[in-house]
Amino acid sequence: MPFIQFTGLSGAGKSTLANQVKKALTQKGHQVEVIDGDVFRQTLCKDLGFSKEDRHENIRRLSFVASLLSNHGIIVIVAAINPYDKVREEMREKYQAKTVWINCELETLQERDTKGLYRRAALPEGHPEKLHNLTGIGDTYEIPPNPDLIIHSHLENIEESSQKLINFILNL
Ligand SMILES: Nc1ncnc2c1ncn2[C@@H]1O[C@H](COP(=O)(O)OS(=O)(=O)O)[C@@H](OP(=O)(O)O)[C@H]1O
Ligand SMILES: Nc1ncnc2c1ncn2[C@@H]1O[C@H](COP(=O)(O)OP(=O)(O)O)[C@@H](O)[C@H]1O
Repeated sequence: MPFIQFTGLSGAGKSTLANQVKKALTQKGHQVEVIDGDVFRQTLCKDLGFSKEDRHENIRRLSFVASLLSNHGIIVIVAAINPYDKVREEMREKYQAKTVWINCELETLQERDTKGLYRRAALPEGHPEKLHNLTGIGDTYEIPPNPDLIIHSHLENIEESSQKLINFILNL
């Protein structure tokens, strides 16, 4: 069954779209599981931070779980930032994961700022709430050079983006 790895910055729409797709495909009789980076960081990956090594380890763990589910007939979406191309490629080779880039321009992300992370990243040096290593601002995000699908969430509404994803998944 398909194993889809999303990649994209915080606020790009990974969780929203993964859950929308899950809802729609479940209604059509498919079994779907969403493995959300933000959620797993509170449980299985609680010990991990945001260094390059920890982000790598995070994706390895999420993908291992995803591969088990996928082998048992479940469509799996790993919805994490997944910022490094080498790691995404590793998952493609190991588990045949398809890569979907949830792209969103930075200006829109800063306007959405649903979790307040972009505001915190923009605070002056020395501020106690300053976030230094936010992906795409103070930390690396490697644009996927050859994704299997690109969603431009700043140009589409949720319905349009979800429909593209559903068509993509059902044609895999
Ligand atoms: N420094 C920094 N950089 C990026 N993200 C941060 C950071 N600190 C906390 N958060 C929150 O952690 C969520 C990202 O976790 P992921 O597991 O998806 O990240 S990664 O794939 O291991 O890079 C991310 O969730 P999403 O907003 O859903 O992407 C953030 O809420
Ligand atoms: N086309 C779109 N696809 C996904 N989310 C969108 C889209 N347009 C606007 N949004 C909004 O962007 C935000 C994305 O947040 P979220 O799904 O939590 O992102 P992420 O999981 O990537 O951090 C939501 O508030 C959602 O309503």
